Amino acid sequence: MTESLPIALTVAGTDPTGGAGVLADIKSFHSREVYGMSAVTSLTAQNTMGVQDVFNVPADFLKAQLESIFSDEMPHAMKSGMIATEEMMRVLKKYVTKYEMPLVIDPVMISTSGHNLISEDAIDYLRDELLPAALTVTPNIMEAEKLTGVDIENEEDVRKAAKVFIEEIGVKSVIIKGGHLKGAAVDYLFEKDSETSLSSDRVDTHHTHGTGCTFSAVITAELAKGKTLKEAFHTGKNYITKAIQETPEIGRGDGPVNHFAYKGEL
Ligand SMILES: Nc1ncnc2c1ncn2[C@@H]1O[C@H](COP(=O)(O)OP(=O)(O)O)[C@@H](O)[C@H]1O
Ligand SMILES: Cc1ncc(COP(=O)(O)O)c(N)n1
Repeated sequence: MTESLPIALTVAGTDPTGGAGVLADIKSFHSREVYGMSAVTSLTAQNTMGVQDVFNVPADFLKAQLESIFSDEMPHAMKSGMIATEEMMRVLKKYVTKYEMPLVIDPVMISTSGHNLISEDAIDYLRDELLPAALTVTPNIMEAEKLTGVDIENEEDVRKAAKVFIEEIGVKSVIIKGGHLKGAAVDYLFEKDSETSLSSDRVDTHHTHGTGCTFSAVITAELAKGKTLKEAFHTGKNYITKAIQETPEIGRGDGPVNHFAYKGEL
């Protein structure tokens, strides 16, 4: 008999070159020794140079995939990434409110290459209906600005945005990623009564395709193991820092990170 594995589910879009979305999530789960499952929201035709095309899966078919999963085996944690339409978000909401498990929402809006990955009218639904269902939400600076209406240039602004997330939007916690601010790469975890920030030297690279996906997937994997959010945040930060420091130089554009680089305790 083998011991049962923790299971993590990602609900996200695909990137055929494997740097972002579902493939990045599954690689991240796997490298943390967590069994990965996925329900695909959109098929994208993209590579390290940009997004060439997007095909959104019909909402009913997202439902069919989630039904296949939840009628068979319960994941221990789940994350969502690219969810392009309100119809798909409505489907997801039914499952995340029916089944209780840690949910990490990465509110993906625009790819590193600048392509819009969410329809404008889905953003309101995301903010008002989905975010409050999450254990944590992991916006980058631009996504935090869009969701809170706060312009963010420094740490004080990050705090203002976090206050809006927690007091007005009603999220349980938020991790605001500072990858796009100046200076060191600092990420902030705000829970109701505590604030934790983790800093790393900024790596001078443009190979950051899929960093947000990978970071939130590692956090989800750790939550699936029963780790606390603070522990998961620490592992996510250490993992992504190593993964960016040792990028594999794949592709002709802004390349992916290295899912083998981090060797920390499992
Ligand atoms: N150049 C960099 N050097 C070190 N860490 C980085 C760098 N760019 C991003 N990060 C880290 O990668 C993670 C993803 O951050 P960010 O780039 O802000 O999000 P997104 O990929 O969603 O745009 C965060 O932990 C951030 O601190
Ligand atoms: C399917 C999919 N999901 C998410 C992202 C965002 O990732 P990044 O902002 O790191 O390019 C992406 N490019 N593609």
